[in-house]
Amino acid sequence: MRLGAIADDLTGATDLALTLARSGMSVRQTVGIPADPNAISGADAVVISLKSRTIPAAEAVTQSLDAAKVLLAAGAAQLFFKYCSTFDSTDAGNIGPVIDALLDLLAEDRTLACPAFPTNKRTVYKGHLFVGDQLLSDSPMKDHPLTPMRDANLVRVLGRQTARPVRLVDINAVRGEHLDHGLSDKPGIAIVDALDDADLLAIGRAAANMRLVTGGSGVAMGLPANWGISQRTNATRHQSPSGRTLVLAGSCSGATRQQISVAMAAGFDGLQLDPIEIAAGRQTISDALDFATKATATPVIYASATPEAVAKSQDALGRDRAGAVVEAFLSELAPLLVNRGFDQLIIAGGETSGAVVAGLGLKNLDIGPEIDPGVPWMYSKVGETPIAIALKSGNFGADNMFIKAWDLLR
Ligand SMILES: Nc1ncnc2c1ncn2[C@@H]1O[C@H](COP(=O)(O)OP(=O)(O)OP(=O)(O)O)[C@@H](O)[C@H]1O
Ligand SMILES: O=C(O)[C@@H](O)C(=O)CO
Repeated sequence: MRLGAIADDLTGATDLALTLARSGMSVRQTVGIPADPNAISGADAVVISLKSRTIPAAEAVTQSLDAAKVLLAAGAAQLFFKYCSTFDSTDAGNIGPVIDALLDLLAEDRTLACPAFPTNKRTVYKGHLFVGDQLLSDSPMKDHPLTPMRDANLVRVLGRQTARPVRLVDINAVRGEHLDHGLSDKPGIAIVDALDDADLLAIGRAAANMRLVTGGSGVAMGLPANWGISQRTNATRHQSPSGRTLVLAGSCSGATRQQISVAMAAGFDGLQLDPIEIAAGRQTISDALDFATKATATPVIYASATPEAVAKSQDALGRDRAGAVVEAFLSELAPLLVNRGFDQLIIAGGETSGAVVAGLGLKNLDIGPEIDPGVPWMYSKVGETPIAIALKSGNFGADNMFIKAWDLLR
């Protein structure tokens, strides 16, 4: 193994696995820390997906260290800590505490932090994170329910999460001649500017000798070349499943809601879930199962709703319970649907994906074709049944993603 990666959520892990595969690496993605070390042998890169983005910092540190130890024991030469391209965190963590712990484990005192993902419009300039044309702190991320991002200056944001020095390596240094020196000449954590993929490739090259690299998936783009891997190797051929297609959505992001309405306008069959109805026992698993089985087009089963409707169910049930009710429903429903022949599934939302993947009992995921930036098809098995599954981060994917994705499996 060359690169051992720890991702703080499932869709983020998939995003990273796709980037590494596109850069030529053979990649294994595991759901949680693998119990069997054989599960991670034989690949250039292993991405362990955790669900540690918003859990208490001490737990995120413990899980990340456990994952790192497994990766190091399996021979990882370099570690990568993947977090969100919108730097989702609070002053309590978890990005700073996890970086600190990983550096201590490696007995290192310096690394870099670069969440930029220009293809998806996340850039870092003079240490400030932009989402499209907006500063992070002016973007919808300012109202994120768990990690509201009210400061776009990443030197300050990370500075509040770690006792180590946090400094800026700005765009002039990134585009200058001595970037490797600029990245590593001082201890601490360097926030690194990046505006386009050429910047990310340069940062990746300059980070060849760092034992720990941290960031979004973008900055991983340049790492495979450091091992002489520069072209996509022949990916393992998978026979695409040929059963029925299905979308399950728990993400309430604008992007997901738009993807649902475009799919519905194109004739998909939709069933909207309502957490209040589910909690009251008036909307049941067998309703959803019947609906999907009888659907004449691709069924879309979604809890996705407007901010007003979400507020209503949160008022009635409490924020955590409203989310948990939907997640539990989809987690229970998903394996029943696979049993009924649905073997090509798109899941929308990071938490939702975590719940569905747990319900399906998936342990390993192999990368398949890319649907949109950051969203690949993955191949896995439910018991002995082969499936194709796409785990879509809430804000990722083109408007027509639910329509165009299936052709890639044919
Ligand atoms: N109608 C609803 N009312 C309240 N909560 C809901 C509703 N629909 C979905 N949810 C919950 O909202 C949460 C959405 O989180 P999820 O991570 O799946 O999507 P996201 O935040 O858009 O995606 P990502 O984390 O990839 O950006 C889930 O816990 C889901 O159960
Ligand atoms: O970096 C991103 O934006 C995504 O990979 C992600 O982490 C979504 O949760």
